[in-house]
Amino acid sequence: MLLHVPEILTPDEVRQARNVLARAPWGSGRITAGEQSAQAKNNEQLPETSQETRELQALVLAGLERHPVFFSATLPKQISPPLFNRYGGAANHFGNHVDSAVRYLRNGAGRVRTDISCTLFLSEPEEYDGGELVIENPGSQQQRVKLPAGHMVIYPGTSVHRVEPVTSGHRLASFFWIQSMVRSNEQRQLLFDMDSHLIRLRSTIGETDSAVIGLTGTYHNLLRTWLDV
Ligand SMILES: O=C(O)CCC(=O)C(=O)O
Ligand SMILES: [Fe+2]
Repeated sequence: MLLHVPEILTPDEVRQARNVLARAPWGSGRITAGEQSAQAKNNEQLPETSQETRELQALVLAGLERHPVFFSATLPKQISPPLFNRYGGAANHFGNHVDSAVRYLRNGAGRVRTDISCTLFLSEPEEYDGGELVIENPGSQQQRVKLPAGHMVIYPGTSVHRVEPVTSGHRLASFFWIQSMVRSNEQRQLLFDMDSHLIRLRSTIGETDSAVIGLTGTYHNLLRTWLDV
């Protein structure tokens, strides 16, 4: 499932993040790449442990937590600490790759299986040329994604993807991975569709309609069957 999740951050929060990023200590993006993706990766990144990274992580995680669609779409079990990247100038692209299956958290703090990959855009599309996130889907058309600042795209961790060269300006983003309580993309998609339809039914037919109550029960019973908590 590729999904555009709008307005994770408010315009004010985006401004706040941009102020922090403007004074942050950027370094090579290769530090967190696996062997294959290090060959393909040519961008900049904030060190995982800098004060600025921590400040921005709290902002992003709070945005995810309060978002009405994020939980239903991802059913998160674990979220890897958000990281921050920049493309532009000499470090301006990330060639085709698949993200590593596991992210090891710092200081032996555990592991995250990368079921879902996320990019939260922090630059407006008109601030740079190029820089589309291109996601290849076996058997169907590739998708080219470039979203307003504060908006996020989520896509299966299994996808081959790349970031096209940024030919003018700079592209800032946050990126991270989610281990979902529902490992299968297909099952997670079905659950998200069902929950989205149910939300619409509740607002049209009402919370107390017996079929709405019954279907809500079916949704939770399906969750109980497929969930790994
Ligand atoms: O910058 C992006 O949108 C994606 C970054 C990426 O693919 C990665 O860090 O693995
Ligand atoms: Fe990636």
